[in-house]
Formats: sequence, C-alpha cells, structure tokens
Amino acid sequence: MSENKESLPASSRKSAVSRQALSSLVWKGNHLSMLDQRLLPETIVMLDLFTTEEVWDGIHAMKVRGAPAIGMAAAYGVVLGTTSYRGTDAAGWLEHVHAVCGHLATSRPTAVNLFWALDRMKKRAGELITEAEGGQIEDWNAGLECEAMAIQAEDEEVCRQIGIHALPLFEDGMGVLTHCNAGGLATAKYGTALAPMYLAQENGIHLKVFADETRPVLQGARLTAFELQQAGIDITLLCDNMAGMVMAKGWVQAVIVGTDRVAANGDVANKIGTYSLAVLAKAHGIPFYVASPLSTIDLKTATGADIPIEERPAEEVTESFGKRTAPQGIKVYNPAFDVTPHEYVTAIITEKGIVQAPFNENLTALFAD
Ligand SMILES: CSC[C@@H](O)[C@@H](O)C(=O)COP(=O)(O)O
Repeated sequence: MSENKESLPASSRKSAVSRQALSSLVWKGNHLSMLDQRLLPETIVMLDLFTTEEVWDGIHAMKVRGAPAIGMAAAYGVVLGTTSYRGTDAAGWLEHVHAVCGHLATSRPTAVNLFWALDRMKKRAGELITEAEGGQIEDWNAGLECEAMAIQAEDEEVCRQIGIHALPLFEDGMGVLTHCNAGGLATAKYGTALAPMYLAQENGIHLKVFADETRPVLQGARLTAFELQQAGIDITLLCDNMAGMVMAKGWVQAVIVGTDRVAANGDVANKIGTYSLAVLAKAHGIPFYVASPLSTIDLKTATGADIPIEERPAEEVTESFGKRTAPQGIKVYNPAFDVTPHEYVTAIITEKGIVQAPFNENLTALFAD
C-alpha cells in the first residue's frame, strides 16, 4: 500500500479542494485509490491499495465508510483478489472468487450493501464462466472488473434519482437536519440523504442544513460539514444533544438520514443516534425521512431485531478527541448503529420513488417490477 498525501495547512487546504467533490474510491486499472476518510477534514490522503487484504482493512478500519461506498470498495477488493489466482480451470477460479468474497464479507457486519455487492460479484462470476465456456481466466477477471465499475457508475445515478424523488418534499428556506454522513463521501456521488440538498442547490432551492456531529466517530462534523461547506450549501454544525432544542425552536422542518440496512418491515438501521432523532422528530411533529437505495433494502431480514449491530472499540468513546476523556478502565458500550422502528419513519426515499407504510407490502412491491 502506498500513500498519496495532500496534507495541507488549514488555511491553504480550502483553495486546494475548493468546490471539488472528493471521490472516496477511484479505480486505477490495477489498484484502488481510496480516500482515507479518517483524516478528513484536516488531511487529504489517497491510499493506493493493491490487495484484497488492504481493501478488507480499509473497510474494517473505516478508511472507507458509508454503506454504498463499503459495497463498492468490496467489489474492487474482489477484482484485486482475482489476480492472485494461479490455476487455469473455471471451477477453481469460481471457488477462489467465492473465497475472496467470503473473506471480504467479514470486514463489517451491518451495512447490507457489502453483502449485496459481494453477492452480485459472485453471481457475475458464475455467469461469466457459463457465457464464455472455454474462455481465459483473464477474460473472466476483466468481466468482474467491469461489474465492479458498473456498481460504482450505477450508484451515482441511483443517488441522483433519490435526490430527484426527494426534492418535492423540500421547500425554499426549509431547515433540514441530518445525522452521520450519507453524502458524496459515502457513495459514488451526491449521497443518499444529502442528494436532495445537492439537487436543491442545482435547482436554486435554498435549504438550511443542520448536521449532528455524530459521536463518537464524528462523521457529521468531519465529513458532512466538510462536504456541504465545500459545496457552498448553508450548513450549521450541532452537537448530537442539541437536536431537541433546535427542533423546539422551530428551526427544523424535516429530518433526513441515510441507512445501512432496511428490514422488510421498514425498520431502519443507521448510525447510532438516529433512533433518538426519530423519537425527537415525532415528538415535535417533524417528518422523519430515510433515503435508501434498493441495494440497502434487505427483504431477507424480517425486522430490525434481526440486523447485526456492530460494536466498536472502547477507545472511540474514550479517546476520540485525540486525548483521553474518561477514566482508565471504565466500562464502555459502543454500538456503531441503532434501529429505528418503522413506526417512526414517515417515508423511505428510494431511486424508484417514495415508499410509505405499510412498509412490508410496499417494499416488497418495489422489487416486484
Ligand atoms: C449513504 S451512507 C448511509 C449510512 O451508511 C450512514 O448513515 C452510516 O451510518 C455510516 O456509518 P459508518 O459507520 O460511518 O460506515
């Protein structure tokens, strides 16, 4: 792995990246260039990853994060893994692809896009060897490379469609609150929850966006505040515990968040703190929207109770501000996600349109076409 570092002093950094959307993942033909999101907004580092193991670590350590971006990274991780296959027969190659996918699937548990992308790569691998019987390993590898690139290209269009469908929900001057980062950094472009904000800007609609800082990893402060500020969108940063007061003041007319997995009944797993926001939104009569591509909807998972919730190291809570902020030896509970029951969800905004209750029926219908 090598680093391509653009570490700039705070004063000059802005001009270097000004209004330029950063890409989290850039495929370079023989390696994956991955933006190290842990270092934002202070430092811009692109990591050059040449192996599946490096991609696994990139996902696990949250160098890349956000459900769609995790899926895209994993797909490229499969492509990098194919180059290490030394055999010549199709069955061995397919077995190798499945093993690589199996390994990448252990990198993080909650975002279903990871498993969705790996399933898609396995399916394509199977198709490639049947389509091109007697073909060469290089052709099948190239076929998987095309599939990974297609996943990334499609994600950009999917996010744009989410933004287009969401746009009628937002009016000029509205206050919109979001949590974590479901923006361009978490996807190929536009984001899911942030897509309406970019589309609103394109259409001359002015939204006042509030971003929760999102303890403990601070995706809201480090990433959402950064990318919306760079885009010239009106953005105000809040500590997570300020959301209730801001709602009570009447400054928020809609909450919109992304998601890591939507269960068949409409329960939504997203960054820890989302559930509290949904309850607050209901108490203040504010609509609570979830922006979700179809790749994040998991009909095989019946309810939110069945979604695996990742627990992360205690140090994220006790040392996340660069110094220790809690006593040594303290017990810590650090779930990375929570589940918002579907009763709190006003609507789920997908690339195919807006879905409302009854979610079981209406989400299933989305996949029927
Ligand atoms: C479009 S991204 C939606 C979600 O993935 C996002 O809100 C989120 O919870 C990300 O969690 P993270 O732990 O940063 O990967």
